Amino acid sequence: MAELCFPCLFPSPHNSAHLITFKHHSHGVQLKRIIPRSQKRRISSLGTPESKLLHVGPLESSNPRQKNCKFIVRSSSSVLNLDKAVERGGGEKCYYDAIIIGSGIGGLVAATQLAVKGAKVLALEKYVIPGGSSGYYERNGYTFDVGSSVMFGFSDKGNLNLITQALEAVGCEMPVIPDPTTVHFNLPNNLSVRVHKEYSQFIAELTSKFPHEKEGILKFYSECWKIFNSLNSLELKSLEEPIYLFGQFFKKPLECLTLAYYLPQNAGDIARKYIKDPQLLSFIDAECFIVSTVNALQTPMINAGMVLCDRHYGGINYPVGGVGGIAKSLAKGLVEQGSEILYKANVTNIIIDQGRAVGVRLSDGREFFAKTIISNATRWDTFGKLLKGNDLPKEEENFQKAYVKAPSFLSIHMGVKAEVLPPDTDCHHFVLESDWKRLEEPYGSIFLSIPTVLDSSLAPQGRHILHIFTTSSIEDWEGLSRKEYEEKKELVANEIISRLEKKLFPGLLSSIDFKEVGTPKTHRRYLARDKGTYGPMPRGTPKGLLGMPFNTTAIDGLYCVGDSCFPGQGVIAVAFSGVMCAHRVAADLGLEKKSPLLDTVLLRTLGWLRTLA
Ligand SMILES: NC(=O)c1ccc[n+]([C@@H]2O[C@H](COP(=O)([O-])OP(=O)(O)OC[C@H]3O[C@@H](n4cnc5c(N)ncnc54)[C@H](O)[C@@H]3O)[C@@H](O)[C@H]2O)c1
Ligand SMILES: CC(C)=CCC/C(C)=C/C=C/C(C)=C/C=C/C(C)=C/C=C/C=C(C)/C=C/C=C(C)/C=C/C=C(\C)CCC=C(C)C
Repeated sequence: MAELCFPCLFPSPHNSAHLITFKHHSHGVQLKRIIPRSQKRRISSLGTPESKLLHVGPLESSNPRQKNCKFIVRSSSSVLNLDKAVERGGGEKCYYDAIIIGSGIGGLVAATQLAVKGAKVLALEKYVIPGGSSGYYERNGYTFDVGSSVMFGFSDKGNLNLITQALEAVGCEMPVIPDPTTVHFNLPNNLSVRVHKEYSQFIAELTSKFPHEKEGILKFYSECWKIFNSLNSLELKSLEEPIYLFGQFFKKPLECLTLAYYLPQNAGDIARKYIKDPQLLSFIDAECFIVSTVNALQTPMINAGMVLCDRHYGGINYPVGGVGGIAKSLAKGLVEQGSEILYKANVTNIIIDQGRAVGVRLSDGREFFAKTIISNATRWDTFGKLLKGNDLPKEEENFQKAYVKAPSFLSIHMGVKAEVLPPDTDCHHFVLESDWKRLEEPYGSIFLSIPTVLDSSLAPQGRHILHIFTTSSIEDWEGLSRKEYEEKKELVANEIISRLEKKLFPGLLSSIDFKEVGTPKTHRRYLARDKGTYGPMPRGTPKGLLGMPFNTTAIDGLYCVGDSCFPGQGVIAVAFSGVMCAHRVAADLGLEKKSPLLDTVLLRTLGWLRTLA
């Protein structure tokens, strides 16, 4: 038996619509109540099936902790696990330790990490399934990954396998299929480079294309390894929590100093120290572009070090059944830890009381309260939409000066006849046909994922999935009539597919069995990301990662998580942001050690460092 008190969630019904039977909590008798249709929706969308509700009605209690509550819901369901809420609730408007807005990987990792530390968490997701850009959808027997299928941090070794660790924390383990080639680059001047999992094989292939730069290649990638090895030796937690940070400096001084040294640097500058060949430098740009949507001169060296080595250390591993399984497992794990996740829960406002974030309001009017609020919406959406009407804090103004929204993507999800792919086709390809200058231009380069090369269960027999995507801005898709929009989608998609047909797979156009095209508007609609942005990118040349904000915000009780937080775009990156956020929030909730004095000193120092970026 569980129960939950609400200050005024269920006011007395005025207009009848539904007859629902509840069991009266004090008399133990069946009670028939007529409640409006809208309230019925509220009750069922709380996550408790109607049949399991035992009572909804006025509270008749002499318990002083419940004196401000007007209504009570009792449920035999364990899904909501409400007992704790009563204990903490009772009119104090504080039912949860943390509310997470959004269930992308960033939000889910923060939620699950907090739940295992003993916090009572409520995750609110606008869409019908968890995962955001790491979600999935099914059509005609195909299971499509919404976004990327290149999974870093998903191996069984080291400290940087944050996806594996996040799943393990809630008792989940997913079988994976190792990808022998992270990506096959098809570049101008017929430069073809396969990034083999085996580091020596990759270096041999790259040096065979640039024999005169062998030394430069080795030196550049060795610097990447220095960073990776330092990162991999640390226990990863919040860099905004001084007891942990100083502890790491004490335990691993060399590694921490190495990271501090590289923190304000970019990959392109380091590459130029060793490499002179312009084509090889463009190759390094392409290496960086696929993980940062900008060239090497704008890509933080720490991020480059992380991804350019993890692919060889732990390797890229694809989850059996598709990427969507990761979010599903985390959401399941969250509930099993006694926390909750609600879908179709569109947060429209963060409620501020005396300068502190205390709750959220949904588009259907429901309100939820917690000691801390964590937003997995982008910083632009959090401060521009969920906090509209409030002044933009100086820190956010600085962030918006230093970072702009990266463009979105045009995505083509296709099912094709298997024969069209030559034997031994790689799973991931990056295509830029003739002109290096087009690397960062909209529709300039093409990303291609064929996850069925690794997991054939994702498509009907005799078929492959092709997920093709290319950068595109929302401005290109606005102001069109429905018909014009559909025609443009068809036209642009066919041009991209024809380019792939010419470069990689003759006969591709005529082998299509299923095709669906998403534009930046689709990304905006389904991922609730302003302009459908892929994430933040630096406005100019950044000082490495120095300017990237962590998880705390200028508003007390409000934290951000996801790709507009340190260290930026990428599933593994947002997973790290989730780990950091959960640690900082747990310290503020009293679930982890904290020192208020050191907190003030460190947070001020970090704020000051950001202004130098
Ligand atoms: N587009 C791609 O190709 C792709 C694919 C996979 C992963 N990624 C990576 O994932 C990163 C993003 O991960 P993330 O965790 O930061 O975010 P995300 O965008 O994946 O997830 C955010 C979630 O929050 C929900 N949400 C947003 N506003 C909401 C609101 N007001 N109320 C309720 N729910 C709301 C969205 O519906 C979404 O599910 C990107 O940087 C990218 O690198 C991208
Ligand atoms: C605090 C201070 C000031 C100082 C101190 C010092 C220290 C200690 C420091 C430390 C640091 C740290 C720990 C850091 C960390 C970092 C990290 C973890 C990072 C990470 C990163 C990652 C990333 C960036 C990733 C990314 C990825 C991506 C984006 C991906 C993508 C993919 C795709 C798109 C796909 C492609 C496809 C095809 C080709 C098809």
